[in-house]
Amino acid sequence: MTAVVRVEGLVVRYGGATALDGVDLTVEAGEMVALIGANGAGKSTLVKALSGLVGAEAGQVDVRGRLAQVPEGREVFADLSVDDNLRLGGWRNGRRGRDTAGIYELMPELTPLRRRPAGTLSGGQQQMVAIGRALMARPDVLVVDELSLGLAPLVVRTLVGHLTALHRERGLAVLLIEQNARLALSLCERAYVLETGRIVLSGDAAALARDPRVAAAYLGGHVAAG
Ligand SMILES: Nc1ncnc2c1ncn2[C@@H]1O[C@H](COP(=O)(O)OP(=O)(O)OP(=O)(O)O)[C@@H](O)[C@H]1O
Repeated sequence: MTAVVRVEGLVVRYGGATALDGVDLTVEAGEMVALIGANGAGKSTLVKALSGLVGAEAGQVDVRGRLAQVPEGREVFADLSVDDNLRLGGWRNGRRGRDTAGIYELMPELTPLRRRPAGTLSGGQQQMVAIGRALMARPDVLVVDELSLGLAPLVVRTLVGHLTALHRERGLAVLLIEQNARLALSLCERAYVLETGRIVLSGDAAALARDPRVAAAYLGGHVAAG
């Protein structure tokens, strides 16, 4: 298999504080991988390192192909229409973004909203815009930072449906960064558990969901069924 993301021995420090302390992580082409961890574990720092927003003190970050991000908090442009938000995602080297039709095909819920300012949409709709905007860059790997944060379960289910369709039907690799460990482990094939800057557990997501250490720390003490 070909790794689209390969992180080796990554160390990131903010001044004297070590945020990542020797992290190894890979995402193979077409794979769906979860990164779970509590607040402050270093998840956002890893996302920043993947896009080059923070530098590595040691180790390597190797991204093959195109990486696009669905940022935590969605970060849509509130005053711009849904369609303009999408187009911005396809903007490359000063050239206008490509046609947005494929995005509406994938997420038909956005079609009637295309002229609405994105700031007037619900959280779930904004998350769809953020996913669509990232897809406009035609990525090989999509990094989704906190898909479910602050959203109702039914809305999350719709978003998950779109993501899994992309993964299964188009072979898109996904790195899902989630505080909702139950969701992440049920969706992904493999997972990493990050604690205070270190990967403490990794492997098959279903096996991790049955691991008592994961259950105690991330699943409210309940080992996942199945
Ligand atoms: N700009 C910064 N300057 C100093 N310390 C920082 C900075 N950003 C993050 N940190 C620290 O680095 C560590 C990792 O933070 P990070 O935001 O990557 O964690 P996280 O797992 O993404 O948390 P959250 O889920 O709250 O976003 C934390 O101890 C945090 O306080």
